[in-house]
Amino acid sequence: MLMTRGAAPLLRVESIVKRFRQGAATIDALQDASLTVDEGEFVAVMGSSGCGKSTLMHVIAGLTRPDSGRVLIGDQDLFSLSDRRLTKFRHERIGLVFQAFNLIPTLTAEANIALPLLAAGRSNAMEERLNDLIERIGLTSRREHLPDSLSGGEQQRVAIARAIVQDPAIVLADEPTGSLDSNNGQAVCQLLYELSQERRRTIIVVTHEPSVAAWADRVVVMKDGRVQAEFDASTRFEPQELAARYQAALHAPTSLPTPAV
Ligand SMILES: Nc1ncnc2c1ncn2[C@@H]1O[C@H](COP(=O)(O)OP(=O)(O)OP(=O)(O)O)[C@@H](O)[C@H]1O
Repeated sequence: MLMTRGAAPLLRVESIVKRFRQGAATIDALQDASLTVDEGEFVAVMGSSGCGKSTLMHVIAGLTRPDSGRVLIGDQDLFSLSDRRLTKFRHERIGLVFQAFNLIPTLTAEANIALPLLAAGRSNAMEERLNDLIERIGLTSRREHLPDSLSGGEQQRVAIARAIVQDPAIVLADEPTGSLDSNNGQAVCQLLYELSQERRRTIIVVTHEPSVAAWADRVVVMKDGRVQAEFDASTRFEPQELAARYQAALHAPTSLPTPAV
């Protein structure tokens, strides 16, 4: 059952279909996937391997064009934009964080974070924001270090800071804690959580880990390329309780319509 919430939706994913061709075979990665996320909401997307979570994130980010369906961020229909305008929109409004930190090895932590600001020019306000961010992620004493000399957790915090330095409306994080130990993973979750709480940014995190999903307001469960179920998690479940609810949602019969073949 899809939930309706009070706040205005920031993101609307409407009936997305995405097929990939592999030789003679066709893979239905997304089959009528729909999702609505409010401004300031923190959503965790869970589901078995291959159910379409990453493909959905790529579509929401405007990196993969769907075969059909729409993605609206605010009033903007992403795929009605030309490639050039879509890239510009993504840079301005969407922050992306992946499991691989994708930092530039020859640039310091600070320079990596500041990269998205280069196109816009580094104004005084931006300098201030940069300093504030570096302090918030606890890397003030490490700002001049190259990525190689930072721990995995520190590198991921740099990657998150880079994703949010332009203050995007929505942050998409695909397994952001996948390569981190649990302390560093929890620190990354805390950072994303504060962003949703204090700055009303919309956060969508793909994760297999109940201890990560436990930070979310709502858990969305995907199966076979669709949103199978979702449940409210704003009461802050313990990871074990969340895992049990996830399993129950995954195996419950879906109330969503079967897509046309
Ligand atoms: N570029 C591609 N070309 C062909 N098939 C693809 C491509 N990208 C994804 N797929 C297939 O689409 C399906 C969904 O993949 P996706 O990566 O979205 O799943 P996932 O839920 O993120 O999986 P995991 O949890 O293992 O990362 C899978 O069967 C995958 O093999």
